[in-house]
Amino acid sequence: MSSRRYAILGTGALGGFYGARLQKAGLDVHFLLHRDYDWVRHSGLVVESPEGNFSLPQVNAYADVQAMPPCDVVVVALKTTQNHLLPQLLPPLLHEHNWVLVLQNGLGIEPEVAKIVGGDRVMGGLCFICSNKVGPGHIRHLDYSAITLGDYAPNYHPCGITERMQQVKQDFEQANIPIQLSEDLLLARWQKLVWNIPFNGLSVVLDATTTEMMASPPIRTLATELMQEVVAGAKACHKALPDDAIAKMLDNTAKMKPYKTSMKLDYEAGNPLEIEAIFGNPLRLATQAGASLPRMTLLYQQLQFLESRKIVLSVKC
Ligand SMILES: NC(=O)C1=CN([C@@H]2O[C@H](COP(=O)(O)OP(=O)(O)OC[C@H]3O[C@@H](n4cnc5c(N)ncnc54)[C@H](OP(=O)(O)O)[C@@H]3O)[C@@H](O)[C@H]2O)C=CC1
Ligand SMILES: CC(C)(CO)C(=O)C(=O)O
Repeated sequence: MSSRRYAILGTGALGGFYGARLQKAGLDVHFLLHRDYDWVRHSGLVVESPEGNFSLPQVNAYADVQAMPPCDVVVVALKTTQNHLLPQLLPPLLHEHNWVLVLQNGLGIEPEVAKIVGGDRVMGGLCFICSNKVGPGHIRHLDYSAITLGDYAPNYHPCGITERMQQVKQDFEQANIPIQLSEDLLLARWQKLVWNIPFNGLSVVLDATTTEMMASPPIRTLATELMQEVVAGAKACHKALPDDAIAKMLDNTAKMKPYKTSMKLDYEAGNPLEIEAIFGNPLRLATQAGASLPRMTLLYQQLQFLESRKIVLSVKC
């Protein structure tokens, strides 16, 4: 049984699910909450899941990081649109030997976290999970749960498999969360983008679930062409994705229960979209490296328009 203590920054669809599963497996978990603090402090967390529903009537809930105890692993599970808060949220949680695990989608996040906490204590995880926060302290896990874990070094220099990766893997596997270890975090991030860029983006622009998109031959073709551009972008950044990356992602999507991506849920809720982490950063990196990515660029421009119109409409209302 692991004695490592976890802090969860962002007790939502992802942080709420993984944090609750870690606590259920016996680990010491401490949850930072925002609007749900009072509810979770009194009522704990409820998780619906095809892997088994469960509730945690009592959890270590906090509204302020200053009240949290020293934790061995600090999990960043905010939306990347909230990462401007990290310079305030992370420093109070740091002590000599702890690590920060970034469980967010996108590219270019770990370098920003490393500027706050130091370049030798950051890890990243790509979560292939379909989960939604459906109410205060209420997580609805729909499908999948695996995490691809990598260690971070400055400029995303590949780290290989490190001891702390093995330790975090041990903890999550104690909670029956499948963990794959990656020797190259940047490659793993590009591989997740093969999914996120087409499906998160098109789910908003087309107002469609993954099932609806996969059932449409022209959209399946467009998604495939977008995936091919992501592969080309990764290649321009000297990251060669596996030949079966596209086929695997299409197969996973075809098998996925009807799902609204996290970006579509944010759009429907009027929340800011993770456009820069998932589209802007990869596009800038790849085009600077000489890649031409017209479909990704078009989708990025459409999302920027929808985001700006949402802001304009909210001001008018
Ligand atoms: N959902 C999914 O299935 C997947 C998500 N991801 C990625 O995981 C990351 C997290 O996404 P997800 O879990 O869906 O997002 P959610 O919005 O469900 O969770 C984020 C949580 O952060 C909380 N939060 C916001 N501001 C603060 C604050 N100042 N202090 C403390 N907590 C705060 C929110 O609380 P409140 O609601 O009160 O504002 C919310 O509960 C994203 O990068 C996403 O792309 C990756 C794979 C799948
Ligand atoms: C690929 C998917 C749908 C699940 O991991 C995701 O990353 C998201 O919803 O943001």
